[in-house]
Amino acid sequence: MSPKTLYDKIWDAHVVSEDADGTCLLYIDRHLVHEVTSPQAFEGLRMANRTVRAPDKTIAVPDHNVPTTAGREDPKNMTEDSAIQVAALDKNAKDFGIHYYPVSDIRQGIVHIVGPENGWTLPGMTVVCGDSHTATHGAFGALAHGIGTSEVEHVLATQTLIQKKSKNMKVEITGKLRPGVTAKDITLSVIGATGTAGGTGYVIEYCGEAIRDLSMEGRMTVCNMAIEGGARAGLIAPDEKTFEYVKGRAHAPKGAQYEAALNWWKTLYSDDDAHWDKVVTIKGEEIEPVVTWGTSPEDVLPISAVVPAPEDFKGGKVEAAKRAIEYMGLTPGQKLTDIEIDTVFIGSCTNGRIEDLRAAAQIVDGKKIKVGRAMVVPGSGLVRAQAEEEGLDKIFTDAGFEWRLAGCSMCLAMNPDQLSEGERCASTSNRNFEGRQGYKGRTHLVSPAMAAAAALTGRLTDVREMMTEDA
Ligand SMILES: CC(C)[C@H](C(=O)O)[C@@H](O)C(=O)O
Ligand code: SF4
Repeated sequence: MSPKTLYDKIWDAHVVSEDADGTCLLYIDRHLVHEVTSPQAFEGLRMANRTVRAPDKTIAVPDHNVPTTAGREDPKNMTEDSAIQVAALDKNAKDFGIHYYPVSDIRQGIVHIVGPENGWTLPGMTVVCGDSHTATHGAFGALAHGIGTSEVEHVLATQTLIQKKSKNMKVEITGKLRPGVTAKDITLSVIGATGTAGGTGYVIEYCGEAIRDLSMEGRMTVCNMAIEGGARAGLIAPDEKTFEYVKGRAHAPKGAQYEAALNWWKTLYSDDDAHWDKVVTIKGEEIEPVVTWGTSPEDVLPISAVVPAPEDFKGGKVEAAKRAIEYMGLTPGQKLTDIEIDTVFIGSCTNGRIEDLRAAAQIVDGKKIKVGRAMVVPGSGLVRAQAEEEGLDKIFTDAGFEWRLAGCSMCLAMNPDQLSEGERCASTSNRNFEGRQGYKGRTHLVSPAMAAAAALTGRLTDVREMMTEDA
């Protein structure tokens, strides 16, 4: 047998049929659904008098539109558009008999946090969702990617997807990370090195010692942003940490079924002499805590750097940098640590998991915020409950943070949590596009620890300074 990558193995295990031109029909193991990209798909099923082919493999949860404050069950606390989308999901979930976590359910949260947490996401699976950050689930060694609304309808109706295979790309992070450097810094640094189009046409497998050393939470953070680097999906080979994380979760296999699954999961790695179409290697020791200065996730620099000048770039990027610097209200040459912050947002499917909240709480503990507003939005009701059990909510509220209910929140301006014009935010989310967090809002992407540090000083801050202070 010829050697295969992890991607090749999962792909081959799911091909139902293949056309002469390489177009394949892939079997889909899990279909995750949220309120934004599913209404028309369900409507399509109704019009064609179809049912959902595999309701047991279809899991829905509202996340993008829901407010994160008390009383959110009341549609009057949402815009009309949001209320319509959430009500449609309520009805569709009921009518079509799929798994559903409404806002009143403690398991509700951001779809990419809910899937793994409840054991829906397992190694070797194909996982799709009408959402670009579906790549998150790749952290389990699952082939997971976003699909469009017409594909959502196709998967609902048939439990299959029409796909052409991507190329194989390996991103290796060698060695150990330095203190204060996190999964978020890895994933942003990779995009900084490859650009937002560097992964176009590829499925990325992240590997190397620094990736192995990450927790499952950290691995999800890395894979979450594969899409921002242009890749179709991001993957990490499953190992003992993965199996341990999955074991005992509500919908994970149990007993003899778990053992049987485990035997297969253990075969899910790239063979030594597998073929890679592209390889990128980054030294883990050289990664620094980073921050974005511009309006694309590739506009990333170590926190010790200064705002670049447009002339530092080449080609089309010169104009783009000029515009980004203007939009962000910055001056070339200004130290990144001199940029004053109005708001801090800790949350999203990139960094809204328990470990992220712990990392932020550790920095915040016993101190007070210096920014106008700061909020922590747990990625799910279960993350929130766990954090409360550990007393993290108290650390945050004592410091002046707001402690919210689960949802996408300020990651994108689709719900009441938004930046106002010119407001500058240190955010643990994954996109810093113009207007992403609110009209004319300004976003600096950072890790949870860096976000916490910025909240305490009122400016972008090198978290390592605070760590030495504490030591
Ligand atoms: C609303 C949804 C379709 C969108 C996505 O696909 O990613 C959102 O989750 C985002 O992060 O921009
Ligand atoms: S948290 Fe942000 S990135 Fe994640 S699904 Fe929601 S809007 Fe998209």
